[in-house]
Amino acid sequence: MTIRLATRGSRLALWQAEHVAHLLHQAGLATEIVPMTTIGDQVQDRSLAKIGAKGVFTEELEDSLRRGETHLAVHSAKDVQSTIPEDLELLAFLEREKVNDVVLSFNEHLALDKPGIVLGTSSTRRKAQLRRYYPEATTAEARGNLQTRLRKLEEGQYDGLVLAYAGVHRMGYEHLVRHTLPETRFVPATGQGSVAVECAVGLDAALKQRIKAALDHPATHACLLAERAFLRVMEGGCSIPSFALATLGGTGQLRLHAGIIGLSGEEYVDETQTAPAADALALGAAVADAVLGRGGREILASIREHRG
Ligand SMILES: NCc1[nH]cc(CCC(=O)O)c1CC(=O)O
Repeated sequence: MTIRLATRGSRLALWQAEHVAHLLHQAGLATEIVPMTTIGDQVQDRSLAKIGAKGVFTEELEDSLRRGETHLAVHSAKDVQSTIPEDLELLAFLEREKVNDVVLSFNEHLALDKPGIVLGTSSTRRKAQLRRYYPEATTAEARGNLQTRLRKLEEGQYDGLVLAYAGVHRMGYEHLVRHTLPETRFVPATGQGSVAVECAVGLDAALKQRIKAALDHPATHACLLAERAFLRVMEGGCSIPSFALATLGGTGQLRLHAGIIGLSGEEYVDETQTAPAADALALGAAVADAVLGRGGREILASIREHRG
């Protein structure tokens, strides 16, 4: 049997699908990659916050799983909505790579604190974090796939471009990285740097087991469970400037640092808690409750109001 892999058609998405295919081949499974277009790929002139819908990068892939046309959907873990439909499940999370956001530029000496600097990003989280930590910088919209954004950088539409290191690395653009933003301040989005593999609940149980054994990285999985549990309580999607980063220590303790930042970068609530990895879901929920209770609820309300 051939495992059919649903993926978006962008170069980054195809890289991720090919990586999954490679791991499955090593486990003796045959694959076929099935690229498709999502709403998120079609609408490039508006920011994701404005499209608003959940699952803009995942829905078409999920529909193909439901119809049985494909067996697995491969996503950037960051793009997967916090609640998965009941007939589908997240089977595996691939080993996460460096989680940081980075700044790319053709200027080797780009200084982030230089007044008037223009940085490309369409992420509400990155915009707010930049306002907080680099108030002299302004931001400009940067939608589209990584190649499109890089072209805009090359054309001089921005001095620097803020991206997830993971995508930059996968596409081979590391030579343009001028700054690695510290993950303590520029805490990444839930799931950043990992690849999520989704299937229908009804997929053959023995096959599921084989696929999971070939693909899943248990430490990453535990971290992502905690981060995603946080996001579920925050009712976010990628349109809300929340952030969450879990790490797993050698003792099996999960540490979750997560929070929310107001659009102006001024209001900011974060929380760090630890718990055994087996309690990942409770940890995510507890951190979210703490954040909401200490002012996060008001920040969320003002973001929603601002959006209208
Ligand atoms: N929302 C777009 C998106 N989804 C996943 C990645 C990069 C890869 C990753 O974070 O795993 C990106 C681009 C970016 O944020 O720079």
